[in-house]
Amino acid sequence: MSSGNEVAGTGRQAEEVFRLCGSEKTLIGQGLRAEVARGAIDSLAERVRGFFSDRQGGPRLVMGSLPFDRSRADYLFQPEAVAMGSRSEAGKAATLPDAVHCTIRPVPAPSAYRDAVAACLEMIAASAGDAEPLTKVVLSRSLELASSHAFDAGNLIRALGRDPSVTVFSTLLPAEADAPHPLLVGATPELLVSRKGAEVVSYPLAGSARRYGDPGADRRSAAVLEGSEKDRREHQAVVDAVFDALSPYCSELTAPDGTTLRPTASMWHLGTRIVGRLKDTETPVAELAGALHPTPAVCGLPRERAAGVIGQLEGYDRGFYAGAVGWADEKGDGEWYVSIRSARLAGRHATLYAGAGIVAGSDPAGETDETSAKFVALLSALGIDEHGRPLREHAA
Ligand SMILES: C=C(O[C@@H]1C=C(C(=O)O)C=C[C@H]1O)C(=O)O
Repeated sequence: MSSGNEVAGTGRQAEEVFRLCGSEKTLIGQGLRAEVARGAIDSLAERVRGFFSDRQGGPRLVMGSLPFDRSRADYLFQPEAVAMGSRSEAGKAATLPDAVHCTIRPVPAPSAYRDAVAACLEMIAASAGDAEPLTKVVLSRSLELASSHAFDAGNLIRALGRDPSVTVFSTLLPAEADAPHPLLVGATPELLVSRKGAEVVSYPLAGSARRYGDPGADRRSAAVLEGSEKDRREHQAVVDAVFDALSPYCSELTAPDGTTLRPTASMWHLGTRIVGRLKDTETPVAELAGALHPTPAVCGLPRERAAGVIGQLEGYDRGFYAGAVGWADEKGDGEWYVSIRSARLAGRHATLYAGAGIVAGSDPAGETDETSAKFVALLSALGIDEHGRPLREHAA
């Protein structure tokens, strides 16, 4: 099997092909040097290892994204060059694009999403007596944007970077037919897994509430989330799944701070930072990502059954949304973030995605509102509301 393709004559030598901008550092990939042989997640670690053993030149790391569906092909590449930037630059230069002429089509319509949540709740209830009942399904919906101008990824990245609590990312997606490569751009609060030497970290989130400009309303929203039995249950299912997936690889695995509130600029979340030490430091980050993805934070429980319900009820293809975006180096270190709060940009078209975890006790209208709240980060960085109208602060 070939370990990948040399990318010749694409004119992408100096172009930014990847950016991952966390609180401490920004990793930038410039130019597309070679693509890693594409395949499903089960062979990811082997393909990454093969890539480095077959090729000598270029930076000793690959970057890119994994799709939501474990059986579909990922897209990883080696850049021509790697640069490190700083977060403050990103925030300072923020300018908002002119997105005044933008139409938005919700897919599915919010009413159809509510119906899907109701259907999902019936499936959860009906499975209660099964040997492995369906306990959680994350259902998402999308917004299809058509703008009068091509979407400017650089502007969007800078605007998203104003929220210091998220990791802003941008990565090239595989090219389709004769069209240029689309991009996946987003601002995720959720770490799937990182590995640095023997230390492994995962920071799952589940359980969400909208934030408000009014401090009293904002505090009340957080307090309701912290006190919600439904959200605690939804969160614990994800934490248990992360422990189950990582424990075979780790000699120690703990959640030192327990479950805490994790705010972004627009959302409150319940989060649990999980830290482990590898038994065998030869275990690469790609293998850990393969063991974890997709966690019940973006899929559900049991995993296969929930993925089947998602395919049946969502009615569209998630592609690289709710997958992972990140990098892996030759030593096996790397960082992979859950690719939520994201948009696929292709010229004048963008598709935004947001999902919510459905468990017994979920309310269809409440979950629909939660997805609307999750669109706010991307929409406000684009300067528009959910109907495509310019936000008041940016309107002429
Ligand atoms: C699926 C998304 O978010 C996930 C779902 C959450 C929830 O259901 O509470 C919280 C954080 C994320 O793990 C999304 O933002 O699209």
